[in-house]
Amino acid sequence: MRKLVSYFKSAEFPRIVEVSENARKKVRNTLEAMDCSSALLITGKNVYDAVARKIEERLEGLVLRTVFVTTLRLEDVRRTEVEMGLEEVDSVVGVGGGRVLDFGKVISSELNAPFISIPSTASHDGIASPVASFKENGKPVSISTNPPAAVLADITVIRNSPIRLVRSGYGDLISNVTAVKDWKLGKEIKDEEYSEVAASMALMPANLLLAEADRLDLKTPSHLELLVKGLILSGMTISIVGSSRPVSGAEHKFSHALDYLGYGNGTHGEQVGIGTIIMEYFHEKAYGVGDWELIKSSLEKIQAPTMAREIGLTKEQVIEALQYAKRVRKKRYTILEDLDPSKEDFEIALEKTGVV
Ligand SMILES: NC(=O)C1=CN([C@@H]2O[C@H](COP(=O)(O)OP(=O)(O)OC[C@H]3O[C@@H](n4cnc5c(N)ncnc54)[C@H](OP(=O)(O)O)[C@@H]3O)[C@@H](O)[C@H]2O)C=CC1
Ligand SMILES: O=C(CO)COP(=O)(O)O
Ligand SMILES: [Zn+2]
Repeated sequence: MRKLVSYFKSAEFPRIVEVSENARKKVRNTLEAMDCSSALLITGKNVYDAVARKIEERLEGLVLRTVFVTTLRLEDVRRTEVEMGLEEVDSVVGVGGGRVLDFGKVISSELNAPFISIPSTASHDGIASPVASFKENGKPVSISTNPPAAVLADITVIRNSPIRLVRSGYGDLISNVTAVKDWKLGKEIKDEEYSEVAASMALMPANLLLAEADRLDLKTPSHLELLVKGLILSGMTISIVGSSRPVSGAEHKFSHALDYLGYGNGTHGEQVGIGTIIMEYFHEKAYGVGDWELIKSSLEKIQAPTMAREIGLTKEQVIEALQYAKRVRKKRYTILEDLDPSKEDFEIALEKTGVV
Protein backbone atom coordinates (compact mmCIF):
# COMPACT_ATOMS: atom_id res chain seq x y z
CA MET A 1 0.00 0.00 0.00
CA ARG A 2 1.18 3.52 -0.78
CA LYS A 3 2.66 5.25 2.24
CA LEU A 4 0.86 8.27 3.57
CA VAL A 5 2.58 11.49 2.68
CA SER A 6 2.17 14.59 4.72
CA TYR A 7 3.15 17.40 2.43
CA PHE A 8 3.41 20.71 4.31
CA LYS A 9 4.53 19.00 7.53
CA SER A 10 8.13 19.95 7.00
CA ALA A 11 7.74 22.41 4.12
CA GLU A 12 9.59 25.70 4.50
CA PHE A 13 8.77 28.81 2.53
CA PRO A 14 10.26 32.29 2.22
CA ARG A 15 9.11 34.28 5.23
CA ILE A 16 9.12 37.56 3.33
CA VAL A 17 7.97 37.95 -0.27
CA GLU A 18 7.78 41.37 -1.86
CA VAL A 19 6.95 41.85 -5.54
CA SER A 20 6.83 45.55 -6.35
CA GLU A 21 8.45 48.34 -8.31
CA ASN A 22 10.54 49.26 -5.27
CA ALA A 23 11.30 45.92 -3.67
CA ARG A 24 15.05 46.46 -3.98
CA LYS A 25 14.77 49.38 -1.57
CA LYS A 26 13.61 47.03 1.20
CA VAL A 27 16.88 45.13 1.34
CA ARG A 28 18.39 46.91 4.33
CA ASN A 29 15.15 46.74 6.33
CA THR A 30 14.84 43.07 5.49
CA LEU A 31 18.30 42.24 6.80
CA GLU A 32 17.75 44.32 9.90
CA ALA A 33 14.35 42.70 10.50
CA MET A 34 16.17 39.39 10.53
CA ASP A 35 18.78 40.71 12.95
CA CYS A 36 21.51 40.31 10.34
CA SER A 37 24.50 42.63 10.37
CA SER A 38 27.13 40.92 8.25
CA ALA A 39 26.20 39.87 4.74
CA LEU A 40 27.89 38.05 1.89
CA LEU A 41 26.76 39.66 -1.37
CA ILE A 42 26.67 37.34 -4.38
CA THR A 43 26.23 38.83 -7.82
CA GLY A 44 27.47 38.79 -11.43
CA LYS A 45 29.62 41.30 -13.29
CA ASN A 46 26.86 42.53 -15.62
CA VAL A 47 24.27 42.60 -12.88
CA TYR A 48 26.65 44.50 -10.61
CA ASP A 49 26.87 47.34 -13.11
CA ALA A 50 23.13 47.25 -13.80
CA VAL A 51 21.80 47.04 -10.24
CA ALA A 52 23.88 45.32 -7.55
CA ARG A 53 26.32 48.20 -7.05
CA LYS A 54 23.40 50.36 -5.88
CA ILE A 55 22.20 47.59 -3.59
CA GLU A 56 25.70 47.30 -2.16
CA GLU A 57 25.59 51.04 -1.47
CA ARG A 58 22.25 50.65 0.28
CA LEU A 59 23.84 48.00 2.45
CA GLU A 60 26.83 50.13 3.40
CA GLY A 61 28.37 48.79 6.58
CA LEU A 62 26.49 45.50 6.30
CA VAL A 63 28.31 43.81 3.39
CA LEU A 64 31.40 41.96 4.53
CA ARG A 65 32.38 40.63 1.13
CA THR A 66 31.12 40.76 -2.46
CA VAL A 67 31.59 37.69 -4.63
CA PHE A 68 31.13 37.60 -8.41
CA VAL A 69 29.83 34.39 -9.92
CA THR A 70 31.39 33.57 -13.27
CA THR A 71 31.15 29.79 -13.44
CA LEU A 72 28.71 27.65 -11.50
CA ARG A 73 30.38 24.58 -10.04
CA LEU A 74 30.43 23.23 -6.53
CA GLU A 75 34.18 23.81 -6.42
CA ASP A 76 33.50 27.54 -6.93
CA VAL A 77 31.25 27.55 -3.87
CA ARG A 78 33.92 25.69 -1.86
CA ARG A 79 36.62 28.11 -3.01
CA THR A 80 34.56 31.06 -1.82
CA GLU A 81 34.08 29.36 1.54
CA VAL A 82 37.83 28.80 1.84
CA GLU A 83 38.60 32.40 0.83
CA MET A 84 36.21 33.62 3.51
CA GLY A 85 38.27 31.79 6.10
CA LEU A 86 37.03 32.67 9.54
CA GLU A 87 35.03 35.69 8.45
CA GLU A 88 31.61 35.34 9.96
CA VAL A 89 28.65 36.21 7.83
CA ASP A 90 25.14 35.90 9.19
CA SER A 91 23.30 36.31 5.88
CA VAL A 92 23.71 35.94 2.14
CA VAL A 93 22.21 38.36 -0.37
CA GLY A 94 22.02 37.19 -3.99
CA VAL A 95 21.39 39.74 -6.73
CA GLY A 96 21.30 38.19 -10.17
CA GLY A 97 19.97 35.65 -12.61
CA GLY A 98 19.64 31.93 -12.07
CA ARG A 99 23.35 31.21 -11.71
CA VAL A 100 23.84 33.79 -8.98
CA LEU A 101 20.73 32.75 -7.07
CA ASP A 102 21.71 29.06 -7.26
CA PHE A 103 25.19 29.88 -5.97
CA GLY A 104 23.63 31.92 -3.17
CA LYS A 105 21.19 29.17 -2.21
CA VAL A 106 23.93 26.59 -1.86
CA ILE A 107 26.43 28.73 0.02
CA SER A 108 23.77 30.12 2.39
CA SER A 109 22.53 26.59 3.12
CA GLU A 110 26.07 25.44 3.84
CA LEU A 111 26.71 28.45 6.08
CA ASN A 112 23.30 27.97 7.66
CA ALA A 113 22.56 31.65 7.03
CA PRO A 114 19.33 33.13 5.67
CA PHE A 115 19.32 33.86 1.95
CA ILE A 116 17.78 37.01 0.49
CA SER A 117 16.92 36.36 -3.15
CA ILE A 118 16.86 39.49 -5.32
CA PRO A 119 16.23 38.28 -8.88
CA SER A 120 17.64 40.65 -11.49
CA THR A 121 15.45 38.99 -14.10
CA ALA A 122 12.57 36.49 -14.29
CA SER A 123 14.10 33.73 -16.37
CA HIS A 124 12.79 30.69 -14.46
CA ASP A 125 11.14 29.47 -11.28
CA GLY A 126 14.32 29.16 -9.22
CA ILE A 127 13.65 32.63 -7.72
CA ALA A 128 12.00 31.23 -4.59
CA SER A 129 12.63 27.50 -4.81
CA PRO A 130 14.67 25.21 -2.51
CA VAL A 131 16.65 23.77 -5.45
CA ALA A 132 19.87 24.77 -7.16
CA SER A 133 20.85 23.49 -10.61
CA PHE A 134 24.57 22.89 -11.01
CA LYS A 135 26.60 21.31 -13.77
CA GLU A 136 29.24 18.81 -12.73
CA ASN A 137 31.37 17.34 -15.53
CA GLY A 138 28.82 18.69 -17.97
CA LYS A 139 25.99 16.85 -16.26
CA PRO A 140 23.10 18.78 -14.74
CA VAL A 141 22.73 18.12 -11.01
CA SER A 142 19.83 19.36 -8.87
CA ILE A 143 20.86 20.17 -5.31
CA SER A 144 18.33 20.55 -2.49
CA THR A 145 18.86 23.68 -0.45
CA ASN A 146 16.97 25.75 2.09
CA PRO A 147 14.43 28.02 0.39
CA PRO A 148 15.31 31.72 0.39
CA ALA A 149 14.30 33.38 3.66
CA ALA A 150 13.17 36.42 1.69
CA VAL A 151 12.42 37.19 -1.93
CA LEU A 152 12.57 40.81 -3.04
CA ALA A 153 11.45 40.85 -6.67
CA ASP A 154 11.89 44.35 -8.01
CA ILE A 155 9.75 44.88 -11.09
CA THR A 156 11.70 47.97 -12.18
CA VAL A 157 14.94 45.97 -12.19
CA ILE A 158 13.37 42.98 -13.93
CA ARG A 159 11.70 45.19 -16.55
CA ASN A 160 15.11 46.53 -17.51
CA SER A 161 16.72 43.10 -17.75
CA PRO A 162 17.34 41.43 -21.15
CA ILE A 163 13.89 40.69 -22.60
CA ARG A 164 15.05 37.30 -23.86
CA LEU A 165 15.47 36.18 -20.24
CA VAL A 166 11.99 37.34 -19.27
CA ARG A 167 10.47 35.53 -22.25
CA SER A 168 12.35 32.46 -21.05
CA GLY A 169 10.60 32.78 -17.69
CA TYR A 170 7.28 32.63 -19.52
CA GLY A 171 8.40 29.35 -21.13
CA ASP A 172 9.40 27.90 -17.76
CA LEU A 173 6.05 28.91 -16.23
CA ILE A 174 3.81 27.45 -18.92
CA SER A 175 5.82 24.21 -18.84
CA ASN A 176 3.88 23.50 -15.62
CA VAL A 177 1.01 22.49 -17.90
CA THR A 178 2.78 19.36 -19.16
CA ALA A 179 4.66 18.82 -15.89
CA VAL A 180 1.35 18.47 -14.03
CA LYS A 181 -0.12 16.23 -16.74
CA ASP A 182 2.92 14.00 -16.34
CA TRP A 183 2.49 14.00 -12.56
CA LYS A 184 -1.14 12.94 -12.96
CA LEU A 185 0.02 10.08 -15.18
CA GLY A 186 2.45 9.07 -12.43
CA LYS A 187 -0.41 9.12 -9.94
CA GLU A 188 -2.76 7.10 -12.12
CA ILE A 189 -0.34 4.57 -13.49
CA LYS A 190 2.34 4.30 -10.80
CA ASP A 191 0.22 5.20 -7.76
CA GLU A 192 2.55 8.11 -7.10
CA GLU A 193 1.78 10.60 -4.34
CA TYR A 194 0.09 13.70 -5.68
CA SER A 195 -0.80 17.00 -4.07
CA GLU A 196 -3.83 18.79 -5.48
CA VAL A 197 -2.73 22.01 -3.75
CA ALA A 198 0.75 21.95 -5.26
CA ALA A 199 -0.61 20.98 -8.68
CA SER A 200 -3.13 23.84 -8.59
CA MET A 201 -0.49 26.33 -7.47
CA ALA A 202 1.62 25.29 -10.43
CA LEU A 203 -1.22 25.22 -12.95
CA MET A 204 -3.21 28.34 -12.12
CA PRO A 205 -0.60 30.96 -13.01
CA ALA A 206 0.49 28.92 -16.04
CA ASN A 207 -3.07 28.73 -17.38
CA LEU A 208 -3.66 32.41 -16.62
CA LEU A 209 -0.62 33.48 -18.60
CA LEU A 210 -1.49 31.11 -21.43
CA ALA A 211 -4.96 32.62 -21.64
CA GLU A 212 -3.56 36.16 -21.49
CA ALA A 213 -0.84 35.67 -24.12
CA ASP A 214 -2.74 37.84 -26.63
CA ARG A 215 -2.73 40.83 -24.33
CA LEU A 216 0.50 40.20 -22.50
CA ASP A 217 3.23 42.80 -22.72
CA LEU A 218 6.24 41.70 -20.72
CA LYS A 219 7.42 45.30 -20.44
CA THR A 220 4.28 46.40 -18.60
CA PRO A 221 4.84 46.27 -14.81
CA SER A 222 1.46 44.75 -13.93
CA HIS A 223 1.92 41.99 -16.52
CA LEU A 224 5.44 41.32 -15.39
CA GLU A 225 4.17 41.05 -11.83
CA LEU A 226 1.85 38.23 -12.92
CA LEU A 227 4.77 36.35 -14.42
CA VAL A 228 7.02 36.88 -11.40
CA LYS A 229 4.32 35.85 -8.93
CA GLY A 230 3.62 32.76 -11.03
CA LEU A 231 7.29 31.82 -10.95
CA ILE A 232 7.43 32.36 -7.18
CA LEU A 233 4.36 30.16 -6.67
CA SER A 234 5.93 27.51 -8.89
CA GLY A 235 9.06 27.53 -6.74
CA MET A 236 6.95 27.18 -3.62
CA THR A 237 5.33 24.02 -4.96
CA ILE A 238 8.81 22.48 -4.86
CA SER A 239 8.91 23.29 -1.14
CA ILE A 240 5.52 21.65 -0.61
CA VAL A 241 6.35 18.44 -2.40
CA GLY A 242 10.06 18.27 -1.64
CA SER A 243 10.89 17.79 -5.32
CA SER A 244 10.41 19.64 -8.60
CA ARG A 245 7.65 17.17 -9.64
CA PRO A 246 4.88 19.83 -10.04
CA VAL A 247 7.00 22.00 -12.36
CA SER A 248 9.32 19.62 -14.15
CA GLY A 249 8.21 16.78 -16.39
CA ALA A 250 9.17 15.42 -19.79
CA GLU A 251 9.72 18.92 -21.22
CA HIS A 252 12.43 19.44 -18.57
CA LYS A 253 13.95 16.03 -19.31
CA PHE A 254 14.29 17.22 -22.90
CA SER A 255 15.96 20.45 -21.76
CA HIS A 256 18.33 18.55 -19.44
CA ALA A 257 19.19 16.23 -22.34
CA LEU A 258 20.08 19.22 -24.54
CA ASP A 259 22.31 20.59 -21.75
CA TYR A 260 23.94 17.23 -21.26
CA LEU A 261 24.58 16.74 -24.98
CA GLY A 262 25.74 20.34 -25.30
CA TYR A 263 23.40 21.08 -28.20
CA GLY A 264 22.10 24.50 -29.24
CA ASN A 265 22.23 27.88 -27.56
CA GLY A 266 18.82 28.10 -25.92
CA THR A 267 18.20 29.30 -22.39
CA HIS A 268 16.56 26.96 -19.88
CA GLY A 269 13.12 28.51 -20.44
CA GLU A 270 13.45 28.51 -24.22
CA GLN A 271 14.33 24.83 -24.25
CA VAL A 272 11.51 23.81 -21.91
CA GLY A 273 9.09 26.03 -23.88
CA ILE A 274 9.80 24.07 -27.06
CA GLY A 275 9.75 20.84 -25.03
CA THR A 276 6.30 21.81 -23.76
CA ILE A 277 4.93 22.08 -27.31
CA ILE A 278 6.23 18.58 -28.10
CA MET A 279 5.05 16.91 -24.89
CA GLU A 280 1.64 18.59 -25.04
CA TYR A 281 1.31 17.17 -28.56
CA PHE A 282 1.94 13.65 -27.23
CA HIS A 283 -0.51 14.10 -24.33
CA GLU A 284 -3.18 15.42 -26.66
CA LYS A 285 -2.65 12.65 -29.20
CA ALA A 286 -2.67 9.84 -26.64
CA TYR A 287 -5.31 11.07 -24.19
CA GLY A 288 -7.23 13.78 -26.04
CA VAL A 289 -6.41 16.31 -23.31
CA GLY A 290 -4.26 19.30 -24.11
CA ASP A 291 -3.79 21.94 -26.76
CA TRP A 292 -0.29 22.07 -28.21
CA GLU A 293 -1.38 24.76 -30.67
CA LEU A 294 -2.28 27.05 -27.78
CA ILE A 295 1.14 26.48 -26.19
CA LYS A 296 2.84 27.23 -29.48
CA SER A 297 0.80 30.32 -30.35
CA SER A 298 1.26 31.79 -26.86
CA LEU A 299 5.03 31.41 -27.13
CA GLU A 300 4.91 33.02 -30.57
CA LYS A 301 2.84 35.91 -29.22
CA ILE A 302 5.38 36.75 -26.55
CA GLN A 303 8.15 36.26 -29.16
CA ALA A 304 9.77 33.25 -27.55
CA PRO A 305 11.24 30.61 -29.87
CA THR A 306 9.03 27.75 -31.04
CA MET A 307 11.31 26.31 -33.71
CA ALA A 308 14.46 24.30 -33.13
CA ARG A 309 16.56 26.38 -35.48
CA GLU A 310 15.81 29.54 -33.47
CA ILE A 311 17.90 28.12 -30.64
CA GLY A 312 20.60 26.68 -32.88
CA LEU A 313 19.31 23.10 -33.05
CA THR A 314 19.16 20.77 -36.03
CA LYS A 315 16.41 18.18 -36.49
CA GLU A 316 18.91 15.39 -35.77
CA GLN A 317 19.99 17.02 -32.52
CA VAL A 318 16.39 17.45 -31.35
CA ILE A 319 15.62 13.80 -32.08
CA GLU A 320 18.76 12.63 -30.30
CA ALA A 321 17.88 14.78 -27.28
CA LEU A 322 14.30 13.43 -27.23
CA GLN A 323 15.64 9.88 -27.29
CA TYR A 324 18.19 10.73 -24.60
CA ALA A 325 15.50 12.42 -22.48
CA LYS A 326 14.02 9.02 -21.68
CA ARG A 327 17.24 8.23 -19.82
CA VAL A 328 17.11 11.37 -17.69
CA ARG A 329 15.67 10.88 -14.18
CA LYS A 330 14.16 7.53 -15.09
CA LYS A 331 12.04 7.25 -11.95
CA ARG A 332 10.02 10.32 -12.87
CA TYR A 333 7.12 8.88 -14.88
CA THR A 334 6.15 11.13 -17.77
CA ILE A 335 4.52 10.92 -21.17
CA LEU A 336 7.87 9.68 -22.52
CA GLU A 337 7.87 6.62 -20.25
CA ASP A 338 4.16 6.19 -20.86
CA LEU A 339 4.25 6.14 -24.66
CA ASP A 340 7.89 5.25 -25.24
CA PRO A 341 7.80 7.02 -28.62
CA SER A 342 9.92 5.64 -31.45
CA LYS A 343 12.22 7.77 -33.58
CA GLU A 344 9.47 7.88 -36.21
CA ASP A 345 6.94 9.05 -33.60
CA PHE A 346 9.30 11.88 -32.67
CA GLU A 347 9.78 12.80 -36.32
CA ILE A 348 6.03 12.99 -36.88
CA ALA A 349 5.55 15.08 -33.71
CA LEU A 350 8.26 17.52 -34.75
CA GLU A 351 6.84 17.94 -38.22
CA LYS A 352 3.22 18.28 -37.07
CA THR A 353 4.10 20.89 -34.45
CA GLY A 354 6.47 22.73 -36.79
CA VAL A 355 9.32 22.50 -34.27
CA VAL A 356 11.58 21.41 -37.15
N1 LIG B 1 17.25 26.57 -9.29
C1 LIG B 1 16.38 26.29 -10.21
O1 LIG B 1 15.27 25.85 -9.93
C2 LIG B 1 16.74 26.52 -11.64
C3 LIG B 1 17.99 26.91 -12.01
N2 LIG B 1 18.35 27.08 -13.32
C4 LIG B 1 19.71 27.49 -13.61
O2 LIG B 1 19.76 28.90 -13.77
C5 LIG B 1 20.78 29.25 -14.68
C6 LIG B 1 20.22 30.06 -15.81
O3 LIG B 1 19.66 31.23 -15.28
P1 LIG B 1 19.45 32.50 -16.19
O4 LIG B 1 18.88 33.57 -15.33
O5 LIG B 1 18.72 32.11 -17.41
O6 LIG B 1 20.92 32.84 -16.67
P2 LIG B 1 22.17 33.53 -15.94
O7 LIG B 1 22.03 33.61 -14.48
O8 LIG B 1 23.34 32.82 -16.50
O9 LIG B 1 22.11 35.01 -16.53
C7 LIG B 1 22.21 35.19 -17.93
C8 LIG B 1 22.93 36.48 -18.24
O10 LIG B 1 22.03 37.55 -18.01
C9 LIG B 1 22.70 38.54 -17.26
N3 LIG B 1 21.71 39.29 -16.49
C10 LIG B 1 20.81 38.83 -15.60
N4 LIG B 1 20.06 39.84 -15.14
C11 LIG B 1 20.49 40.97 -15.75
C12 LIG B 1 20.12 42.34 -15.67
N5 LIG B 1 19.12 42.77 -14.89
N6 LIG B 1 20.81 43.22 -16.44
C13 LIG B 1 21.83 42.81 -17.24
N7 LIG B 1 22.22 41.54 -17.35
C14 LIG B 1 21.55 40.62 -16.61
C15 LIG B 1 23.69 37.78 -16.41
O11 LIG B 1 24.73 38.62 -16.00
P3 LIG B 1 25.93 38.21 -15.01
O12 LIG B 1 27.02 37.74 -15.91
O13 LIG B 1 26.23 39.47 -14.29
O14 LIG B 1 25.44 37.11 -14.10
C16 LIG B 1 24.15 36.70 -17.37
O15 LIG B 1 25.19 37.16 -18.19
C17 LIG B 1 21.39 27.96 -15.18
O16 LIG B 1 22.56 27.70 -14.44
C18 LIG B 1 20.29 26.93 -14.88
O17 LIG B 1 20.82 25.65 -14.70
C19 LIG B 1 17.41 26.93 -14.30
C20 LIG B 1 16.12 26.55 -13.97
C21 LIG B 1 15.68 26.32 -12.64
O1 LIG C 1 13.84 23.96 -13.80
C1 LIG C 1 13.28 23.48 -12.85
C2 LIG C 1 11.85 23.75 -12.60
O2 LIG C 1 11.36 24.72 -13.48
C3 LIG C 1 14.00 22.58 -11.94
O3 LIG C 1 13.69 21.33 -12.38
P1 LIG C 1 14.70 20.11 -12.33
O4 LIG C 1 14.52 19.51 -10.98
O5 LIG C 1 14.22 19.24 -13.45
O6 LIG C 1 16.09 20.65 -12.55
ZN1 LIG D 1 12.52 24.96 -15.23
